[in-house]
Amino acid sequence: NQNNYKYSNFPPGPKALPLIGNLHMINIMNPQKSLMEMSKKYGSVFGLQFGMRKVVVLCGYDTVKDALINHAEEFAGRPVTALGNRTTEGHGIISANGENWKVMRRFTLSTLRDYGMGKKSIENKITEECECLIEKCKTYEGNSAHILYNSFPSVIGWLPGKHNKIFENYEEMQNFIRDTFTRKEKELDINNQRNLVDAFLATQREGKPESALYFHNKNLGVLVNDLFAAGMETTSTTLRWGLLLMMKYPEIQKKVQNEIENVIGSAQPRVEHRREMPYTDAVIHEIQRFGDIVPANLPHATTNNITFRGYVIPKGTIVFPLLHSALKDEAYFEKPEEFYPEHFLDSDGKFKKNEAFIPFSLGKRSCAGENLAKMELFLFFTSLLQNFIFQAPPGAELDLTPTIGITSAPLPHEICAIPRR
Ligand code: HEM
Repeated sequence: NQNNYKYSNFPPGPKALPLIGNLHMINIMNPQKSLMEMSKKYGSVFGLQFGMRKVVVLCGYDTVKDALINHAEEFAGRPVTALGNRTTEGHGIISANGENWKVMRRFTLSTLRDYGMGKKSIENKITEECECLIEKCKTYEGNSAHILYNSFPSVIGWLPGKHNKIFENYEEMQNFIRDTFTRKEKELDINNQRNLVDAFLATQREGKPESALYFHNKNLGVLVNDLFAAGMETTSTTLRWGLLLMMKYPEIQKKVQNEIENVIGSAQPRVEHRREMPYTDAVIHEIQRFGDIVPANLPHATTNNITFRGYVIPKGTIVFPLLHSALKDEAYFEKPEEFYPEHFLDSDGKFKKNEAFIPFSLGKRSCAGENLAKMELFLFFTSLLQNFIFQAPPGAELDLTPTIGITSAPLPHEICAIPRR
């Protein structure tokens, strides 16, 4: 049978049940843990079945890097899913493939560079926004419905329930984006572009063949939605981890504050201060490593039939290059389960890089907002700690258990922010 032939020499894995595959073997409260345990048994490249779909999981920094760097093109796809077909329809950047993805990614990277970097004003904007952002971005509940929908679209699509709310929310967000951002054509001044939407509309008006093919309003709507989705919750969740960890480890907080005092004093924090602040830099890296906020990574898909580490993976297979397995890789980090800023410091207290630090993933699909995110994290974190001492309310328990979802957030905690000046 053709299917058996296609999957001969597929990466090994646990036996799949009819219909549900291996879904029952994933502990929904801690999916990373289930996957890491499977990798102990089946190796760093193993196969699973989610419902009717074959999935490959990549574990450990070496394997993740081998795939995303040495086989970059073959692992650079995104799965075509039933959910995606009804929402983004392959537009935008995050879930796009092929030429549309390439054009949108190129546009996004160059525009973020032009507007995000090298302009003083963005630093002031970031500092202004910091307080509101933390307040507003609370995590969503119930994140596992999409796995079920993508595994059994034909059945679940007919049932009423939470998954239908996803489509309503998506529609509402698209309407909001259209009304707020993309209906700005009248205000557009080609010679005085204010932001990414203006840059998109300007390219649309160039009238080149590419403009009509890719720079249409549907792509703009989904792209803006993608940037919201990818940029807001990630940065705020990382900062929430940061505050929780500073409350948990007051002596580390104090050391950061001493460095802020020595280097910045009461001036406005600037990105250029970072070079002189190895301890703070190490603490922010460790917050991202420990917080491990996109543990399973976003799903990738193979763009061709490939042979990887002796296994055959057919085109279109879903692949999870687990970031969790790199950020907690004991071959690269001395105390993977602990919050230990010394992971990023040498014996002289200088900042020390670690190549397995890949919270933004690697390769052609890696985070398009990495530089912006790093700038935001540094400025938010230092201005908050410059202004406040963060403490748990008396008697409160600080629990470092993460919540479950595509992003892994800290549990809600009450925070006492005591002004320092
Ligand atoms: C702490 C903050 C952030 C973290 C940890 C983070 C992490 C990630 C990760 C893990 C991916 C998936 C990479 C892959 O599939 O291999 C991703 C993709 C992406 N991120 Fe971020 N991100 C952050 C902030 C941002 C910001 C601020 C923006 C933009 C404004 C952004 C834009 C994107 C986009 C557009 C993609 C999709 C790239 C593609 O499919 O080609 N991210 N990010």
